[in-house]
Amino acid sequence: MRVKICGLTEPEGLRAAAGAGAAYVGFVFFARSPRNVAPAEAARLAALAPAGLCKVALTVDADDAALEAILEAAPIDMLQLHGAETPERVAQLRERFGLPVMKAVGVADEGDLPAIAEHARAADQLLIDARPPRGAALPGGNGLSFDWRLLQGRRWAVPWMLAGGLTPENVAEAVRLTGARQVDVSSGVERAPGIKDPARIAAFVRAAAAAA
Ligand SMILES: O=C(O)c1ccccc1NCC(=O)[C@H](O)[C@H](O)COP(=O)(O)O
Repeated sequence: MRVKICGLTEPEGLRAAAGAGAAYVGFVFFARSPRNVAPAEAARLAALAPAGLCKVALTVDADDAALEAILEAAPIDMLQLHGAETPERVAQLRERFGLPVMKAVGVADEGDLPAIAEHARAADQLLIDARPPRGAALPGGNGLSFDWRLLQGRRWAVPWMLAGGLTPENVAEAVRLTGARQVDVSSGVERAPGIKDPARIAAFVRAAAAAA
């Protein structure tokens, strides 16, 4: 089981994720998010990460200049695209920046599933998240889940990660129903928007590992 703790904004959260055994940490570069960090802040946090911890930059329909600014400032290992990026844009960014790309795909019902397979043709990994309802404050990180049974028995050509409304309390059930081998959490391990709770991070990683 590989766990991603997303939306880190301060050293305590980063150290808690690393100490608990997370495989990935995510930094959000999206101005409207309570988890938004500037590239220089991400660089300071990334410097605290032990070797082997994958540092992910989460962006939303970012242009090349914004991505360049992030990658020049911070030692990022993977891009997470959380907007309406097409498979063609994913392929272009992989080529241009030479980093693995994880494409987020939103799921609310069965009609959303074909997009997962389409993105699997271009991305290195998929993040299968809850599709935010119209008018949601953010494209992700809303603490919303979806019907996990939609993923039952399905396989894709690249590794995938389950996200959306996961918590220490429900992650075991989500893993049982979907067969996920990677899980991502943000608001479910926070004590306030943008501020992670070290005890909840540890409980989440423990529960996910025990469910595998
Ligand atoms: O977390 C944010 O603020 C955010 C902002 C804009 C786009 C995506 C965002 N988060 C995406 C994530 O990777 C979250 O970890 C994922 O959606 C799950 O979030 P949660 O339901 O809060 O665990």
